[in-house]
Amino acid sequence: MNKKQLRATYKQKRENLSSAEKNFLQENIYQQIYNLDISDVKIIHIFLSLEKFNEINTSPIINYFRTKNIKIVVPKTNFKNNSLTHFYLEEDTELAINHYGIPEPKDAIEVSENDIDLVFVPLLISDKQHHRIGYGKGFYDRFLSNCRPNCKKIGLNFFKPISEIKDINEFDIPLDLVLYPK
Ligand SMILES: Nc1nc2c(c(=O)[nH]1)N(C=O)[C@@H](CNc1ccc(C(=O)N[C@@H](CCC(=O)O)C(=O)O)cc1)CN2
Ligand SMILES: Nc1ncnc2c1ncn2[C@@H]1O[C@H](COP(=O)(O)OP(=O)(O)OP(=O)(O)O)[C@@H](O)[C@H]1O
Repeated sequence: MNKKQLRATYKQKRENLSSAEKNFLQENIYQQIYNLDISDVKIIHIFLSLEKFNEINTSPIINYFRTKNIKIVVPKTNFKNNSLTHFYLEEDTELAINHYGIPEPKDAIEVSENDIDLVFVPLLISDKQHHRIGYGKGFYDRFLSNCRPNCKKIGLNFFKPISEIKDINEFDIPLDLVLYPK
């Protein structure tokens, strides 16, 4: 299958998960996150879940990093040029759901990509070389290309990586690690 077919297949597979299945799978992923070595991590970047696409609920992950006194950064989308800007998410930061259904911070302090130590990356499917397929607008390919080389990029997915995504392009940045239920 090419990227487009894989994207459609795994988008559907995810939407078909029951809430019981999803809870079971995401709990396993949370446990793996709680076991990560985060000794060098001061600032993490994470997405706020898009409910209509049945994404993993990232709230428990955010709460976990808060208990570790690690700062949380979340993206804001610009669909005109498919780019992201990044903002601190404090406990009292107000959120607004944008046109695409993504919660975004309203008034918050902007953060440079350079300051981020670890990025949790949303994806639909990855391969064994840690290439990923997202919704197909290149938001994360652009963003990750601006992060520091030593910034850790960790994908989160409900499904096991496939052997190879054949039609990767020059912009696809491989992740350091992909967490999926084991
Ligand atoms: N929670 C979360 N936030 C994220 C991402 C993500 O994957 N998950 N993104 C990761 O990149 C970016 C947003 N990417 C998105 C891309 C497409 C659509 C969307 O609604 N697509 C419609 C078609 C829209 C159109 O083309 O007009 C669809 O697929 O039905 C939503 C978000 C940034 N923020
Ligand atoms: N750094 C970049 N500069 C310019 N164009 C880019 C860049 N990264 C990706 N693109 C373009 O964005 C489009 C989407 O890329 P791709 O098919 O890899 O999406 P994806 O990884 O599934 O999406 P996403 O990152 O939004 O989850 C492609 O047309 C690609 O050429």
